[in-house]
Amino acid sequence: MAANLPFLLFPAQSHHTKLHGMSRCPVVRCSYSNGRKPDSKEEGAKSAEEQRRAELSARIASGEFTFWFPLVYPEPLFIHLNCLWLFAIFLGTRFQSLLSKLGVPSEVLEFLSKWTDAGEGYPKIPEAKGAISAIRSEAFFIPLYELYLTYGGIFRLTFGPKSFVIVSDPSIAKHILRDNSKSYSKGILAEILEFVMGTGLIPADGEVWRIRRRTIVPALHQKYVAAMISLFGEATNRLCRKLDAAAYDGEDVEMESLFSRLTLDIIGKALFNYDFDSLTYDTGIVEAVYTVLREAEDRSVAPIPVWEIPIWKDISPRQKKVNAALKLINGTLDDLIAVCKPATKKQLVRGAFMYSLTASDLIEMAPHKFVALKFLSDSLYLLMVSQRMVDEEELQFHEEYMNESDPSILHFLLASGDDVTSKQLRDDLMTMLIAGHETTAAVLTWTFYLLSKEPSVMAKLQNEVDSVLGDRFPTIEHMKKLKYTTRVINESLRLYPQPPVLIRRSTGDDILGKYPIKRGEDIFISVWNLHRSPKHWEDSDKFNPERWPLDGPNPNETNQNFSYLPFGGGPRKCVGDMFASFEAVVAVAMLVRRFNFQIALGAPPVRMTTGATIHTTEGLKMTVTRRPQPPVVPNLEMPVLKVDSSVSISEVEQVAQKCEVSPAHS
Ligand code: HEM
Repeated sequence: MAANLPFLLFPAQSHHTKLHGMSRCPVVRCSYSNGRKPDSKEEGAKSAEEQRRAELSARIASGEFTFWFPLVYPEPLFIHLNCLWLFAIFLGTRFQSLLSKLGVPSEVLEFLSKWTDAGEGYPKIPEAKGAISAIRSEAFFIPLYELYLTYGGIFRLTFGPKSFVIVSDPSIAKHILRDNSKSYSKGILAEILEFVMGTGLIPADGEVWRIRRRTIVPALHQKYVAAMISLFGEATNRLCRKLDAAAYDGEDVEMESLFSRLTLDIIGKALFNYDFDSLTYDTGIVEAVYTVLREAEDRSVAPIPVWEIPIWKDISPRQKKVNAALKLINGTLDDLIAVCKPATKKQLVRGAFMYSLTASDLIEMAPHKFVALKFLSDSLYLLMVSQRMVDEEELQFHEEYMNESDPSILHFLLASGDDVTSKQLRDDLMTMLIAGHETTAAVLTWTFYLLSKEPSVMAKLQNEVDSVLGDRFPTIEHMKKLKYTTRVINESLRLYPQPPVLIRRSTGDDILGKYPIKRGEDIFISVWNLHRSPKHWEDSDKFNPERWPLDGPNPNETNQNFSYLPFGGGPRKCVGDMFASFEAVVAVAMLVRRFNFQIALGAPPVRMTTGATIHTTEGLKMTVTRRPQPPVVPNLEMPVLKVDSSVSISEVEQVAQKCEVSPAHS
């Protein structure tokens, strides 16, 4: 998700100044048990959090959420919708059949039937009707957690005429994501993302999704990801140099934005061999990418889709900026696609020749009927031979492909000879650019936040990295050995899942647990709730990488039976899971090997806010200090490394220092 963006559709505080009916709203946060005494600023924030949390719990207990407070719609619309809703319930199905005879569109009838006859004879999904303001003022998934503790693994959240089914139960999540995935689409998510991703893999549904998924998955095959590890190392090394300078100057650094730049540089090279170099420069294209990303996030929480008003997009300065940014990125992607196309022509021609030799072609060529039988057997033989040649060719193709100077996904997609329009290709690249960028940046941000709170985990992590990696660039072999580092990432993904909710819409009637649902239901699977549920996890709020045994399997949705979904599950599971995991392991290992990290003195408290992923409200300001050079530990077990890991980082540094004016090292 993925990746996926957790587009939320709950208006953020800034979007609403005037509310109907309710004056104050509770803000709820989760507490963290980290075994360390927080500084006073943080303590203050924490006790305020606890107070707010208690407030919401008290409001839930008082039954406030069992009343209906339609607060977000402008008065006339709100009255209109209220009336419609009550009317429909009152008159029930007879009213609907009357409406049907009067020619009311089926969409309207379906909407009404959802409210009137859903699940006759079945239990009804527990319902938390409430004020949107209760979940509007902060990262929305946090109050959803409180509601989950009250209402259970499935409940309906109703705001006026709008309702969402919130799922926090692993078996229902498994049903929606895997067992009956065909009955669910991306719904709202696809609508919001259309402007930027078109029919890219995340918003796409149906046939387009099926075809593109089949093409894109092989592009991220193991060999490709292994080759990417040196790219992750090089990019992280650039970040290390930046941090070196800051450490030398005694300047604090804002790590969230640095991680965002690191992952943008990596995904640009990995996807289309383009160097954004955003760690060094703020170029127009980098700014354009951020403009589009922020717009996607803002649209996801906007109460009214103003961007759909025809004239608005031409006169609003903000929309004009977004359109200009989109134009710049699309133009750049089109150019990259055009440049890459001729390079793969040779492979395309070869592929076309091999595949053109089909049985029906050969039979059609049979000159006389009496030779047809013989011709057919010869043809089949030929076909078998040609198929073998195609297989060999494919093998060889992979070898050649990996030796190319451009091992990007774009190159692969073009070289694989898939018949795809440039527009679809652009949508796919844009989708992966966004999916593979902010998610990994957020994982790194929260991992370093968690590490700063748990010095014992940091010490253990640094020990492992010193002994496994020493002064070398990571390779695929190191990935298998950096086990504790991987567990740190696994645990960070549990506490801060990116995205915190997965969005679906039912495309047919279904039964979730014991509750029937109708077609057209908007469903939020709360990964946050699943990952923090006290039912499934001991000390569920505690950052404890030890909960994952080092000799156990890498935790995933299958071996954790859908109570752990860092990369989703089922057919729409993240295609970049291995890529992202290795990227995070490389970055964490290289950074903690070189530096110690602490929350900067006087830094604002680290709070969460919702965007495409979980962001901090005011950044992650840290003080970075250089560690004494760790010893180079020869690891005799280590096989000869394929990627040039014999070159130590300090050797590369020396070359780099000769080539550029770099900061002095302590
Ligand atoms: C740590 C980083 C990442 C996390 C946590 C993550 C998480 C996810 C999740 C949870 C989904 C499932 C969304 C859903 O079911 O609605 C997803 C889908 C997806 N992710 Fe990732 N992702 C990450 C990195 C990446 C990277 C690096 C790429 C590309 C190189 C990528 C490409 C995609 C795509 C294309 C999908 C859509 C798959 C489909 O619908 O068939 N992700 N991701």
